[in-house]
Amino acid sequence: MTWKSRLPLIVESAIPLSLCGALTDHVKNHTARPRTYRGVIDESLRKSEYVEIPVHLQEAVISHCAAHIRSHFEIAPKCIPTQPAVVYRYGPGVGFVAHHDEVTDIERERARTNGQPVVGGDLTLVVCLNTPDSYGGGELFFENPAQEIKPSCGTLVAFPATRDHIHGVRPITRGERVTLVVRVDAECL
Ligand SMILES: O=C(O)CCC(=O)C(=O)O
Ligand SMILES: [Fe+2]
Repeated sequence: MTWKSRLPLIVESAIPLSLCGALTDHVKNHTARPRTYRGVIDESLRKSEYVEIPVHLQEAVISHCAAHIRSHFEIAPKCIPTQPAVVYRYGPGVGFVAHHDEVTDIERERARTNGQPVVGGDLTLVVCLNTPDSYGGGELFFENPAQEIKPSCGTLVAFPATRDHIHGVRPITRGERVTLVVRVDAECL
């Protein structure tokens, strides 16, 4: 079994609250922009805004997650410095439909003109930045095997960015859901 067929890794309190706070502060001081799905803004498929995160905060997050990732996936996470981590803010409405995180050619092509970052890489790290009681709905779901999670602030959820790992975000019914998404490459140990 290769590392890419492993189940998602879930680690509570992987990120210290102080780092969650630094990320949240960054977001508060920057204008959020609507996020695309397959290169197009379509709120019936994905309703979230994003803010790009500076590389030093991205590296801090990766260093807190590295040991967990090594032991679960048996690979080392490698920062992709040219590619910004993003914080997503989801308000009430459609969350994010079921999808996979493998970058497609159509997304790459549309990114040449839509001003949006292409978020590629081998492994997706999702870190929850607010508490689950601050929003209704918004569960992160996986399809195979079926799993629905609503993690606490500072929890890491990591999974391979392949077509097999179909996932999405249930519609937010109240409040705001805030997550950080960092993509890393995998280095063999
Ligand atoms: O916000 C989340 O929990 C997941 C986001 C996601 O699936 C993605 O950016 O590809
Ligand atoms: Fe995704």
